[in-house]
Amino acid sequence: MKSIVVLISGSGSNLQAIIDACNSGAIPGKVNAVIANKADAYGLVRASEAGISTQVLSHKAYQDRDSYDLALIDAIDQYQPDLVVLAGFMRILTPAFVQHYSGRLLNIHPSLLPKYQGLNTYQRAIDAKDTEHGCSVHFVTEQLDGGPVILQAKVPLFSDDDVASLAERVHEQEHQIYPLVVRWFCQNRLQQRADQAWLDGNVLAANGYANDDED
Ligand SMILES: Nc1nc2c(c(=O)[nH]1)N[C@@H](CN(C=O)c1ccc(C(=O)N[C@@H](CCC(=O)O)C(=O)O)cc1)CN2
Ligand SMILES: NCC(=O)N[C@@H]1O[C@H](COP(=O)([O-])[O-])[C@@H](O)[C@H]1O
Repeated sequence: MKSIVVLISGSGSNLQAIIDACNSGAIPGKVNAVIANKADAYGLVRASEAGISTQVLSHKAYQDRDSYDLALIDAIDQYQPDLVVLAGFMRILTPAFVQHYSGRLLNIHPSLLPKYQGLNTYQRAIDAKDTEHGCSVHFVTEQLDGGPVILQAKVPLFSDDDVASLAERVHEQEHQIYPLVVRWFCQNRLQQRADQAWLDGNVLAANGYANDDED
């Protein structure tokens, strides 16, 4: 049973999807802690209701990014994680943090990377009059949103979309692919499945993701 720590800053709908997948047995792992940098993150409520330990570590209480990240490492390592999951965690992490969790630090980003790294991806895609958008699960590296992509999901972008309608469509796919990638990691199949997903075209159908064959 792998130990998972999830970092959040907001609603926690991806956290909820991962909790649910752990509770159903789809993920052979357990979320042992949820840590937020914002006290009002609703994901803390989700975690508490699921009986999961929570902690708020505000970046505002630290003079600089380095000292915050060292405190964050101390908080996380109490739980001896096999995997650290960023689920809407809105802080840029230092090289020291990224190196400490190298190979076991994931993020989900609301675009088809490498398009639209950074923030405000929905509005940028709408402004560009793109016809498709999506989300990407990737390893976290020092390069912001530049880490190796593991799995993506694509959705159509309609001319009458606004940020809310596009975000809703992308979130549906996020809640599919993030638990799937976490499952692969916990099954020690991440590289094999990621390679296969890439061979299968990596970017998945707009109406869902390829079936994850049982072992
Ligand atoms: N070193 C890395 N850190 C983080 C990565 C990464 O790939 N490498 N991914 C991000 C997640 N992310 C987009 O997916 C992202 C999060 C936050 C920001 C950002 O500009 N944050 C500002 C504060 C913004 C705010 O508080 O609302 C900041 O940290 O100053 C950009 C992209 C997680 N970290
Ligand atoms: N750049 C990072 C970023 O924008 N991440 C995005 O934050 C949202 C968190 O939602 P949630 O709190 O409901 O899981 C998700 O849509 C995720 O892609």
